[in-house]
Amino acid sequence: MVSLPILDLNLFLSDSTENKARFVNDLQQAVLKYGFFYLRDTIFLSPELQQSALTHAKAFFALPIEEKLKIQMINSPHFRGYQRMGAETTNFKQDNREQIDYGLEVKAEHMTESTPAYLGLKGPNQWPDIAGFKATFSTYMEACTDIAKALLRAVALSLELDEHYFSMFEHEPHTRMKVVRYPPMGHQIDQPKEHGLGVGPHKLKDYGCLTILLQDDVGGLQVQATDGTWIDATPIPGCLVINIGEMFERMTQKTYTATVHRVLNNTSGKDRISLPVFCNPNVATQVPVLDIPEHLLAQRPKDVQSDVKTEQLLQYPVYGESAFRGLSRSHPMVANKWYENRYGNWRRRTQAA
Ligand SMILES: O=C(O)CCC(=O)C(=O)O
Ligand SMILES: [Fe+2]
Repeated sequence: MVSLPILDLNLFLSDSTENKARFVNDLQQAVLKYGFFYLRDTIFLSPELQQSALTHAKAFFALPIEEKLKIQMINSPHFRGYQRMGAETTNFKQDNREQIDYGLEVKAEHMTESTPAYLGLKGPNQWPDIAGFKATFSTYMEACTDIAKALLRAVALSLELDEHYFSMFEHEPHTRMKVVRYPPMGHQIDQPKEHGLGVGPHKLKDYGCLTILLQDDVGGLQVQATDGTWIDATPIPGCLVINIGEMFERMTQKTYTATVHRVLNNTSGKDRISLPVFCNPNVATQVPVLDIPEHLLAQRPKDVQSDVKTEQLLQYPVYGESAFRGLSRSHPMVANKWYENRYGNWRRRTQAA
């Protein structure tokens, strides 16, 4: 059975030039072939922080629904907060998961009619009344942002760019995360929704640079291989799962592509908890189209069989445009409450819907 490659971040961070080069080469091949890999990290995200994040997530999902709804996403023009089972859609179908969305907190912009809607993504989070919750997930997002910085140095080298090329993405990055619960199939309350999946086949939810995912031991994430078959991203203790976001498709002229993935609701009878962190640049970033060496262009994935059609792709020249459109498709009620779409352009509403 095919499984995704495992990379060890310690090799890249070591003093050995050989180890670093090996990591960069392995990363390049993993990204070209799968767009996904496992990452062993023992520096940025301690096992204690991982455990604490999973424990706090479970504590939140155990709350009564009225408590959870106090922080629901519809309250937030920044698309942050709780979404109950079935509230999020993928490709216009309801997902069978509940979740809270967070982002690194930066000051909200003063929005006027002429401000691009994506600046409205900046702002505060909504936190539940659980001791240590805010501190845990704030630290967690910072730690993943540091992993992304290290990985982007390796990605730059793998594209034969200066190692620090992507440091231009480090100013007020639009890092976002989800705290997710997938119910098992057949649960009395949580019946599977239309497509019968935890989250349907997609890549446009991963519209930025990299996604860094911690999952518990239940499993359910699947990655679509170029021949259209599904590879299980089975949980491996001590490993995160990394995937390349859509922004890289534009930057690399589709040399590094975002791979379609989905989550099955499992039959083990157990909930699955996952914590995907979406590592992105500042919302106002102009996305560069890079010069890619010929030998890499020649290795672009060909004849890809995919459950996601190309017209769904979000690859705008300004990163924030892709992010806003991705979020407004996943959360149409939130978008329509706070923003209006005028001839294809979203603008903040002057009056609440
Ligand atoms: O929960 C997972 O394993 C993956 C979630 C995911 O792909 C997403 O939210 O974009
Ligand atoms: Fe995803």
